[in-house]
Amino acid sequence: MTKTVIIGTNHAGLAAANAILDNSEQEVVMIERNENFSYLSCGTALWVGQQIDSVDGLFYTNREDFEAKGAKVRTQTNVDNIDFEAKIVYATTSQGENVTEDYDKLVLATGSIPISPKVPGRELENITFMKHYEEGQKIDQLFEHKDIENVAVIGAGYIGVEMAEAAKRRDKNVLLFDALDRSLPSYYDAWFTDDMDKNLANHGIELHYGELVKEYKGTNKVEQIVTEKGEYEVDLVINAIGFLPNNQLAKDHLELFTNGAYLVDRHQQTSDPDVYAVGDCATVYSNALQATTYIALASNALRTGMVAGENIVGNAVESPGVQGSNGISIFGYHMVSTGYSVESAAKFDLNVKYTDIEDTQKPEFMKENDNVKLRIVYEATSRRIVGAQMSSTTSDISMAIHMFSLAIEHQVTVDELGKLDLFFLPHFNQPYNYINKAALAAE
Ligand SMILES: Cc1cc2nc3c(=O)[nH]c(=O)nc-3n(C[C@H](O)[C@H](O)[C@H](O)COP(=O)(O)OP(=O)(O)OC[C@H]3O[C@@H](n4cnc5c(N)ncnc54)[C@H](O)[C@@H]3O)c2cc1C
Ligand SMILES: NC(=O)C1=CN([C@@H]2O[C@H](COP(=O)(O)OP(=O)(O)OC[C@H]3O[C@@H](n4cnc5c(N)ncnc54)[C@H](O)[C@@H]3O)[C@@H](O)[C@H]2O)C=CC1
Repeated sequence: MTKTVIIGTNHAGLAAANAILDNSEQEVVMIERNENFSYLSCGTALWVGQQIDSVDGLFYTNREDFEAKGAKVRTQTNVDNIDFEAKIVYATTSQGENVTEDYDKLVLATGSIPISPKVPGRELENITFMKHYEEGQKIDQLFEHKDIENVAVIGAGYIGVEMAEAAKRRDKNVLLFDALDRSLPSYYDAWFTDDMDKNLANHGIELHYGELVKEYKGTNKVEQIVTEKGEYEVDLVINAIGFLPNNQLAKDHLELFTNGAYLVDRHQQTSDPDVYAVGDCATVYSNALQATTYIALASNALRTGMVAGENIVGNAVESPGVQGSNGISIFGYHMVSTGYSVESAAKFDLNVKYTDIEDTQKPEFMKENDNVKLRIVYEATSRRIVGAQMSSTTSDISMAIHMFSLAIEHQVTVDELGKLDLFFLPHFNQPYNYINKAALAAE
């Protein structure tokens, strides 16, 4: 019987385990260095910002669920080394016991590691990342302290903006830094982030964009941060300047992508046919780019885990690829995007055009109504859609971005959306939907 060892049991590893256990009688061993698994870090800001009552709901499964399906689960066990020739995994438990597991198939689901700004003073206390549950706990506890008044968040990407909101909701003075000149620069064009930045500033968050941190100062705990533009008193620093794939175990054995992620095909198979890689440690196939790339998202982790698991049990399933669809909701202002923005498309040498619309969600006669902004990004020559961004105070826009995700996957052109059948009911939208209108206006 095939024996699969899965290293890392967060979203990607769990999805792979489920796919194998639900579709076969195969032997599965799951190895995880943490005590808990399935932590939805996506809910951290809601938890520490006290928008939800408890952290408990952020764990969606536990070891017993997998043991009940027949898996052997080893938590608090760190994999130190893999012998890819002999097909043996070497690990150490938190008690210092050495354990080995042989395998027929191996799934690497070791995720990602937050990038550390390489500046002096980074070892001081009260400087943290926000990735694991334990870091969320630490931040939550520090927010309770009255003497933690000034919180600096470094990086105005997804984690940074969400944590800035959470800190503000806990009545802290919040300073948000980014090397670039606006928030969320990887996901949205300035037409959208200008509104988000106004939203953040209106809620009292101090924005320090285009400002690189040069040093953290303090005796034991961090007390100041120094940038090229000034020096600021801080009691807590949250670093959120992006992730790198965690490739420690197999970087010398497997083919890697430019950023170090394990290079996989559309079966999630690496350059070693018995080794699969899933989630944040692996590449994905981008339908917008029509090429392999790297996008760290829980949604990608789940899907890539499923694909690997199904292939291991013998169903030759191909990944449909991804669009990197994502969303953010800050102080009631929602933004969603899929594929590439105009600015990010340029970085990947995609020659694009775009069409914009700003409209109300529903007909003007409706009493409750919201403004909606939409940008559709399409390839200049083929006119296939390669991205869309939307923002509004209504969360109703989220379903529209799913449609754009499908459109990108299936290479729909912008012109095909002009007369697309989108239903009309005043409670939801206008007789001629803003998606149709934007598409018809495309040059
Ligand atoms: C604060 C925050 C908010 C986020 N919000 C969203 C969101 O809203 N939407 C979204 O789609 N994504 C979000 N993400 C990204 C998402 O959490 C990641 O893409 C996702 O966790 C990737 O899952 P993974 O299983 O591939 O890797 P990880 O979650 O990184 O898990 C890897 C696991 O491998 C284990 N491991 C690593 N090395 C070893 C070893 N040598 N031995 C044993 N175990 C090992 C680790 O302990 C870990 O449990 C967020 C991330 C953060 C930090
Ligand atoms: N809602 C969602 O879908 C969420 C997704 N995630 C995912 O988790 C991953 C990690 O998130 P983030 O860490 O927020 O990464 P990110 O890539 O979203 O943002 C990093 C930010 O840091 C900035 N930066 C880089 N180096 C810097 C430096 N030296 N000094 C100051 N700023 C610097 C960048 O300009 C960028 O704005 C991402 O892949 C993200 O998509 C995280 C949270 C929520």
